[in-house]
Amino acid sequence: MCKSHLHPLLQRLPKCEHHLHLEGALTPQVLFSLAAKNHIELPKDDSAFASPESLVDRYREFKSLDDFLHYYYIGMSVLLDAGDFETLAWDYFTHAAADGVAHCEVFFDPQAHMERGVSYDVVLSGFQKARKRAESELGITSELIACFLRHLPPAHATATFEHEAVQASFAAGHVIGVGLDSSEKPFPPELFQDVYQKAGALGLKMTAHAGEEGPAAYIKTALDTLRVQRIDHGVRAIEDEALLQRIAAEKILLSICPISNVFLKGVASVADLPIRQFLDAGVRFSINSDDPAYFGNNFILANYCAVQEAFALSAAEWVAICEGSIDGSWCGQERKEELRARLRSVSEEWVGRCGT
Ligand SMILES: Nc1ncnc2[nH]cnc12
Ligand SMILES: [Zn+2]
Repeated sequence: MCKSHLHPLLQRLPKCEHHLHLEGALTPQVLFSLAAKNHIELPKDDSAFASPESLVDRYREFKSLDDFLHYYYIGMSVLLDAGDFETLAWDYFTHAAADGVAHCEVFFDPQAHMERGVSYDVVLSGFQKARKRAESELGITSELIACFLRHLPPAHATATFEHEAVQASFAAGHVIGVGLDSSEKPFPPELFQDVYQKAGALGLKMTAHAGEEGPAAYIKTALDTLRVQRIDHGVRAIEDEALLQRIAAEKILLSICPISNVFLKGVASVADLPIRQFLDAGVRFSINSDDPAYFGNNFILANYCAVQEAFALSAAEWVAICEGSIDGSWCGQERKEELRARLRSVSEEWVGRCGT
């Protein structure tokens, strides 16, 4: 909870979350309980794995994206059966509901599971159960985006994309798009041109992490070479004025993750993010939690609050941010209209009560 007088408004805004890795919602508590259930031995040579509490402490000291990813991939090794994936996703959805998420488009990493012998259908069936339950019990609509791991060879991404079960999930509309994540710096987006060209031909939605640790040039090549419609993070667009103008003009949504950027040492504090410059330049962005279980259990509302503490935005600016995140969502027009109506009603009630 933030100290701002806008906190009740931030809580009530109908939020769209566009940057959330389901595997990043695995809390140390759930990690340890699934490890015990599935008889998975956690690393003995790292004292961080002594207890959930020591793991929480270690997560507070990430030095970089790669340092975090080391723990992220060990963490997901405890996920084995469909029930595990359902538990994980349901845990996220309940936090999201408490924070006022109305619609989310969430990532998962098929290669990281298939590589260790967990079938794509097992992963998907768990997530699908949780998504259906989230819609009926919590009123949260959601979409799935399958990410490719950029630290693995591009041909591996293409082979995964062409896997029968993966293709079937696209055809059925169970997975609506593709993304690109994992270690950024030595792996520029253009390495993955082949798989993105195939995804584009199928009419899938396309996004990619770019400009998190990597340079602004990666954002440009993600747009030009991969032809993505959205950029995940993208905060380093601030280093290239022409690119910033283009992102604004083409209404490219940046899915920014303020607390993640601080935990992974992209910036020293949220106040160092270019939020004010993005607003002034008319850049469309949404505010997201990325891997909340690894970043202090800070879900989306904590990210909204952190931005408010750092930038003291006005109520009108928050409504505009939420409008932009609805417009940049990949749900149908009907759902967008519902979300816009909810936003109007929250905003009118706020203005009626508080004046600004
Ligand atoms: N913030 C992040 N950047 C790149 N890959 C990720 N995988 C999970 N979280 C990620
Ligand atoms: Zn991410």
